[in-house]
Amino acid sequence: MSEIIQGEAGSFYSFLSDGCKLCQQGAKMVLFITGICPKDCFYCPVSDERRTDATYANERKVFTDKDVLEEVRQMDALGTGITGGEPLLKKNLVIHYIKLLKTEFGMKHHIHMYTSIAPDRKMLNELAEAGLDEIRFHPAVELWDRMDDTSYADSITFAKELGMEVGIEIPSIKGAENVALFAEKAGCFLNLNELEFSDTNTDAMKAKGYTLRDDVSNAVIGSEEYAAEIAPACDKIHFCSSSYKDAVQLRKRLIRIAENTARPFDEISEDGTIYYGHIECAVNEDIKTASNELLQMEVPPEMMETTADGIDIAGWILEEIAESIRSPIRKLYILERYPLMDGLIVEKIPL
Ligand SMILES: C[S@@+](CC[C@H](N)C(=O)[O-])C[C@H]1O[C@@H](n2cnc3c(N)ncnc32)[C@H](O)[C@@H]1O
Ligand code: SF4
Repeated sequence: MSEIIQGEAGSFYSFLSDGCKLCQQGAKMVLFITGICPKDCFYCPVSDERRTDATYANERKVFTDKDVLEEVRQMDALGTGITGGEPLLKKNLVIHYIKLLKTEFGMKHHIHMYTSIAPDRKMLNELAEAGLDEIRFHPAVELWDRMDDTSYADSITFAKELGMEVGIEIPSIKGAENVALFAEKAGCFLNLNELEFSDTNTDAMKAKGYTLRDDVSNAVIGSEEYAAEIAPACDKIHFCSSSYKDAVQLRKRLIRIAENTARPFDEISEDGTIYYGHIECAVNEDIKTASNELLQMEVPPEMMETTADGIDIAGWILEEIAESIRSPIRKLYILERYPLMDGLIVEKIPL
């Protein structure tokens, strides 16, 4: 049995796929192909808003290839995770995006994909030829106690023969012990996700007797302990905790985006949000006047930027010169904002 290593925020592993390693750095873009899925997992976390046939790159709804490429560049992604719904309902679109990403960012741009179906050799061959590096199967819970009788064993063998890294990824709940034995026999890795409540699965999860671990997380009581119990059955195992996903991955992705998009005067916080000062001008003509005043005070031009309603400026400079620039038609703030396009303002502190 391989050694189990304790990761951050309750996660643990004896094996991490390349896809997981990049995800842990916050360096994977999430490409959500379609929200449509033929399965009906009681724990399905896909939101009502996403259950349509639309594609998203991270949080951005995409309409063109350019939108997808922009999102990769914005976070300087080193790879992409293809998900859904069931991405293979749109097999041609999946192949199109794999080829696009590999052409644009090189073969080193790592691509993994989740699927709940067991594709045949022909489909796997098309995916491998397009450049798919890693595939993670998610069999329906009803099949977990008879995995040997399903077509997943063949899909796993074919995918391995085609040179892909192959795994199974399921939530950590009762029955997963059978899948751990199957993964071990099939020679693939097993990712167990800590079971989480979401807006769309609450009723079904409560009906099955699952309860929240505490009021600060969405994780279910017992899911983590259960993963620890079955870990010895499988040589290549990874338990991904709910708080790891929220606290670590998301924060690292935000920091990555912030570092890649911050203006010279934006300060990046430990949470990946950005801080800067803002002079809000009630009268449009005052923006020019305020800008001239700042230049006269020898504020370097790269330390400020005019916006639709005023001027963004380094927070520390605005704090220093607040009294000199203050006027009845101006409001001065320090803003904290998510580093995303039109990022949400987290806090607006008046000066
Ligand atoms: C959300 S699915 C998306 C891709 C695809 N629909 C699938 O199911 O494989 C990706 C992974 O999330 C995990 N998952 C699904 N529901 C979950 C839940 N409520 N809590 C934690 N993990 C969950 C499963 O292990 C699944 O492999
Ligand atoms: S396979 Fe994935 S998207 Fe489909 S119902 Fe299950 S969890 Fe939801």
